[in-house]
Amino acid sequence: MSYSKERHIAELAVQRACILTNRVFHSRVKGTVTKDDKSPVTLADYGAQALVIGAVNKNFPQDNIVGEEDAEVLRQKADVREPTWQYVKETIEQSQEVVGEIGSINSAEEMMDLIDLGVHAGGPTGRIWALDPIDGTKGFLRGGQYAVCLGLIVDGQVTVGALACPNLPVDPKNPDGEKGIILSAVRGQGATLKPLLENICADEPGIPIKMNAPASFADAAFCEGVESGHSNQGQQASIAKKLGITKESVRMDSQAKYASVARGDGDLYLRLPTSMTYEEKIWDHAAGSLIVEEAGGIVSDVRGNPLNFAVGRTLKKNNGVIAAPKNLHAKVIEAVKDELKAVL
Ligand SMILES: Nc1ncnc2c1ncn2[C@@H]1O[C@H](COP(=O)(O)O)[C@@H](OP(=O)(O)O)[C@H]1O
Ligand SMILES: [Mg+2]
Ligand SMILES: [Mg+2]
Ligand SMILES: [Mg+2]
Repeated sequence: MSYSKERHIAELAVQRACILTNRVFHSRVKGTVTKDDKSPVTLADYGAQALVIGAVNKNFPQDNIVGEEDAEVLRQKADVREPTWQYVKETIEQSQEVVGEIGSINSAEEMMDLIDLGVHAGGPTGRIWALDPIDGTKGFLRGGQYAVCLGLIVDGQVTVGALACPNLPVDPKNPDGEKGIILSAVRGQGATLKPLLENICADEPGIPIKMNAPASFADAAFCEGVESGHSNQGQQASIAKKLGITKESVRMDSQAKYASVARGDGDLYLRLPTSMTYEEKIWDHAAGSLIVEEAGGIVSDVRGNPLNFAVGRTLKKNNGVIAAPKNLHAKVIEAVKDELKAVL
């Protein structure tokens, strides 16, 4: 199968969602609510989830969806529901040219029902879309990096991925220039990048991307998260030292790290667990890991095992994530195993 329709719809869906997230980003009121696990969610997360699920459901109504958010707060709190609905409505009005392809939403009720289609349990069979409507919500709130991330898992294997990164520069050599890129991939067909345009129906083909293949760690740069609670930065620094990496790490939120490594603006992504009981979520890794693999890299857990997307909503068979160029991956895993020998 070519999966060209899936890729096209996924690209349009994450692109339209970014119209909404951008608007919320530039507004004062973000409607931040703290979830049970103490993490933040905003009305942009809810709005983006409704828009993306609307697009998936219109085109692939038989498919299952694992989305990060649910509509419980919106059903209870009119002061979150109403502004979310306003943003969703305005975004649809602003993107009439793609409504034929990725659909409309006609009421706040329909918006909440769409959000709640993301409750699937995941698993080893069938077609399952994994959606992170805003990955890096903390980054989004502080004006850092964030991403809208959508992956299609077919019989347990990530097969299609689209990643929209509104705050990454189009040209990494000009970090203060134009911002916003969209990356996508189909397994076996490579990964591409294009600018995230405001005119989302101008469907230009993406440019193929390839990861760097640095000859040695002395030339390599590594990416890690901003949040010290999400990965163990102390151990990451120690591994970098063991490997002979001399460049300072680049810290950024969200799957923008996978995007940066895939496009060659960085070489390694280290995500060492802060606790061996934390289960990474499939929506935090589906799209990004496929894009890195299709750009020529290897993505694994800290033991060097492939990420297993076939066991539910989380990657419960894995701990942490390591993304690296093919020629360096085995050496990184050696250093990681040495660093973590007390817990592995
Ligand atoms: N203890 C933890 N360890 C690893 N990841 C965690 C974590 N707590 C939260 N996260 C995840 O880290 C994601 C952000 O990744 P990063 O730190 O690379 O920016 C969050 O996604 P959301 O922002 O979508 O909730 C959340 O799912
Ligand atoms: Mg979250
Ligand atoms: Mg996330
Ligand atoms: Mg999220």
